Amino acid sequence: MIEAESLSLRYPGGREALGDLSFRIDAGEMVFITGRSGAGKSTLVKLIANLLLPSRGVLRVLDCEPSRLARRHRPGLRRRIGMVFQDHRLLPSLSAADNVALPLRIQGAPDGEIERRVRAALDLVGLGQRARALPATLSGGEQQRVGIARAIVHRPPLLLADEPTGNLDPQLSVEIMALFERLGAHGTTVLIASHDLPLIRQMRKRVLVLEQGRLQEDFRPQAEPA
Ligand SMILES: Nc1ncnc2c1ncn2[C@@H]1O[C@H](COP(=O)(O)OP(=O)(O)OP(=O)(O)O)[C@@H](O)[C@H]1O
Repeated sequence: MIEAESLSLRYPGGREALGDLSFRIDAGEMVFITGRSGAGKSTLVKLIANLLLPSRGVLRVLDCEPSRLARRHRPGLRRRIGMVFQDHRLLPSLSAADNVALPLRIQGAPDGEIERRVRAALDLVGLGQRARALPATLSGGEQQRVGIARAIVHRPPLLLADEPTGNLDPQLSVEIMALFERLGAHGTTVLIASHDLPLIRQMRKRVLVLEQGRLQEDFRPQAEPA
């Protein structure tokens, strides 16, 4: 699903933000990327999202190698990746349902299918009753859930989230994580960049720890003793 071999990224004029990362993530895994501020978490997410290209090394995402992909095929790969951001980036003049519908409209899906899928995505995040609400009338957590519904409405096999609970209280953060876990159970590969260590520990999933752009640890929590 995702394979990195000696992956490195240097920003133009900057120092190396990621160096020599090698790891593999299988389909259906839920994995956290953590590390201190500046460790390279967002950079890794952007590489996997195909928003940046590696300076060295190899990255394969969904059986494609973005750096070898012709420019015209890049949007096709991006469409197979759902993205959730900390600041959810909803369009303020559109209702929750219309925000969620955007990826399907861009794909040119028929109206009936859009309506059905948008309803299913909003139900999944527990916002079926707020479909007509404008973002400004929703709480921060509800807006974040609309952002998640928008990221999954076109059923991407890969979901990337960059600090998705950064602005949420602990209870809501746990609920959002439970939602990601449910998506994982349906076969979506979920990759979450987060510095919220207590929350990550609680989830008991695989964790990639970055330190100054290097992969310092790659561990899975042990099963609870019987
Ligand atoms: N557009 C850019 N141009 C130059 N350097 C950058 C750019 N974006 C990030 N960097 C540098 O790359 C390194 C990694 O940044 P990145 O944003 O990936 O870290 P992070 O772990 O996500 O940090 P945070 O938790 O603070 O968001 C940092 O040293 C940062 O200053």
